[in-house]
Amino acid sequence: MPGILEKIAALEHEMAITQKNKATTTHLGSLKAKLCALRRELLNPEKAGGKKVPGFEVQRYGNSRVALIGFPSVGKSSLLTALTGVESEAADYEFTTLTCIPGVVHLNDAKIQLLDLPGIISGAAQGKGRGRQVIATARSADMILMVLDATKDDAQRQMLTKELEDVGIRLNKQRPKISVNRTKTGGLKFNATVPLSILSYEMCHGILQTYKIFNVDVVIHEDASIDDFIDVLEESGTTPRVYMKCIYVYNKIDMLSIKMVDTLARQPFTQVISVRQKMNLDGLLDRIWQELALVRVYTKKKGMFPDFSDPLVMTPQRGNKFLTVENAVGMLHKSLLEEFKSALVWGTSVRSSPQICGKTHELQDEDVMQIQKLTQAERARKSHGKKTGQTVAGTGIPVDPKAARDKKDKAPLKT
Ligand SMILES: Nc1nc2c(ncn2[C@@H]2O[C@H](COP(=O)(O)OP(=O)(O)OP(=O)(O)O)[C@@H](O)[C@H]2O)c(=O)[nH]1
Ligand SMILES: [K+]
Ligand SMILES: [Mg+2]
Repeated sequence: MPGILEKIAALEHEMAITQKNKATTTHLGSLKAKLCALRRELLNPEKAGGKKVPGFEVQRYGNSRVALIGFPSVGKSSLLTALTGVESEAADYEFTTLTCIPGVVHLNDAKIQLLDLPGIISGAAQGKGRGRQVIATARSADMILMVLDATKDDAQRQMLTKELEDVGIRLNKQRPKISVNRTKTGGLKFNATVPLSILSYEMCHGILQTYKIFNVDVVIHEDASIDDFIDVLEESGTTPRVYMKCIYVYNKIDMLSIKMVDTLARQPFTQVISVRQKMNLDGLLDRIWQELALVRVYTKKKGMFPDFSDPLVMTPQRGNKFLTVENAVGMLHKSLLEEFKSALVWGTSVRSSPQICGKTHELQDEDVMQIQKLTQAERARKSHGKKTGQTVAGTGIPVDPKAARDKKDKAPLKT
């Protein structure tokens, strides 16, 4: 019996020799789905018999996690040391780093955990080297810095991207706009809201058979590819797709001509640096900040200055896309939500500062928030479900006219 790796190789070979035309696309779609199933099996540690390797289980710390991924000796450890001050051994031989080394960058009041990892080589996803552990750590990150050697050719970038794609990591890409809803009966219902150039009823039918999904409503909202469709089907599987920001970091530009550096720097999501010459490290930090798009919310107590040293930091990458007042209050303390009446918000998310906001209000970076709690009587009224007159948007709680008249709360924010 051939092993999983042989089966994968055989499928990849079959796909490579199959001519790509209208008649074969459905067949190719099924092959892709099968390939995906094998990779899933390989990555599932219990089935693949994989063991946890010590030195990789690093505790999450700070507001975001950024992983350094790259081939051996591109300068990952040198970069970690330069940005965080944590000594990670750097040397001119490959595989100097064998475990995961964490460091912390303090960036605009937020703490960013940076992870230095062993170099990965082609075939990492299939378990070569420490590839599988490195990639599992990468999956846990909010962002990837793909560190590349600017003096080498660009095949490294494509190979690494493929390695990451093989384990379900999608770089700088949004989740495909496809909805798939299982039904009890009725077979496949297939609809598209835009013209499709690749996907068709037959093709999706074939792929769904591989997944043993027979009764389902599929609606396609963009001109998606076969891979996009499979990505959505894999969502409920063992390796759901993760959509992550990636910055391509070309290191060692001290070895290149200015013209070559300029060409590299013009690519999207790219930063060029030299750790050795300390070139553009600030530019890289700015870019990390920009791409993480963290939202800092400063809290203040009534009549007091806001606490500018310790903001609540919310991470859009971690799923809570809607950075609402409710999320922010929940981060302070879950029990506060019970007592929550409304929030006074100063900043760019409101028309006039301060504004009385309900739980669903979406906050923006550098907003200031002051929580107004329910009084005993209001809590009692809330639990009895009595509603009278004007309510605070999103809460269903009556606006207290006395509080609204409170001059102190309306006073501009002290700066
Ligand atoms: N010219 C030049 N060399 C650099 C630069 N940054 C790092 N190096 C050198 O590149 C070599 C490898 O650096 P490391 O930091 O060990 O690279 P790594 O990616 O961590 O390597 P592994 O842990 O083995 O995967 C060392 O000899 C560094 O001194 C740079 O900006 N320019
Ligand atoms: K090295
Ligand atoms: Mg290293």
